[in-house]
Amino acid sequence: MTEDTKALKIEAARAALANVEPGMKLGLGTGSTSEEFVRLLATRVAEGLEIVGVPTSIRTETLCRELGVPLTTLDETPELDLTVDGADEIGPGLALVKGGGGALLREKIVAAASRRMIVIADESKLVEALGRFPLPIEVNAFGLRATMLAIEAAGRRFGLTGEIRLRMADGKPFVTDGGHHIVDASFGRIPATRAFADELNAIPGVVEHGLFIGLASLAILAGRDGIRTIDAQS
Ligand SMILES: O=C(CO)[C@H](O)[C@H](O)COP(=O)(O)O
Repeated sequence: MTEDTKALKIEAARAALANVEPGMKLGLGTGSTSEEFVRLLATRVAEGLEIVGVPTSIRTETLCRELGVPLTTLDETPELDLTVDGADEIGPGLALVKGGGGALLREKIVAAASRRMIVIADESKLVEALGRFPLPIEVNAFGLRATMLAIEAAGRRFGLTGEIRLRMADGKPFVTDGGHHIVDASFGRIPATRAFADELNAIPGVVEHGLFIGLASLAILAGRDGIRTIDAQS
């Protein structure tokens, strides 16, 4: 990541912080942009802001603990005011691709439990159609090959082809916080996003996928010309 991109992520995170009010219950995303948000939030907490956060990954939880951000769990606090999270792609209607950082399952559960989700990113994440970024799909380890074939067949029914690859880390299949694996599907442009999301959900070995539809209410994008916001309703 260049210094410029990092600076843009910090600007987007700073703009999102303006939406945080005292007493809020927050969902805290995962990834480098979310990390900047957590760092800025921690500074406000140190100054006396009272909030409580639900982290979407062990990585975010660890950072929050290091920085003194008060945490709760979704079991203790099942309804959240606001989730702030990054994305790999932001498409029309604020449909997102997420999961590049491997936290998509918890991210989706937390976003769905929140009244609002603000997605923060540098402007390079904005796309005309989702699919340039390989779609992360979280799968159960049991029957992995069969699930991969079923994903491939689902893609074909939608005219989507391309490599479907098991994500690796240190020479071994990547394991999510939930103990599953991730398959990255390089389908390219995904036109019927909602219908394809439903198709993936119907595959038994698919735990969750990285298409986030109807969850984000606002995008805060930082670019060279400043901050741009996109409302899901617009
Ligand atoms: O979905 C995610 C993690 O599962 C991240 O939000 C996404 O990968 C964006 O990350 P970054 O802010 O580092 O670009």
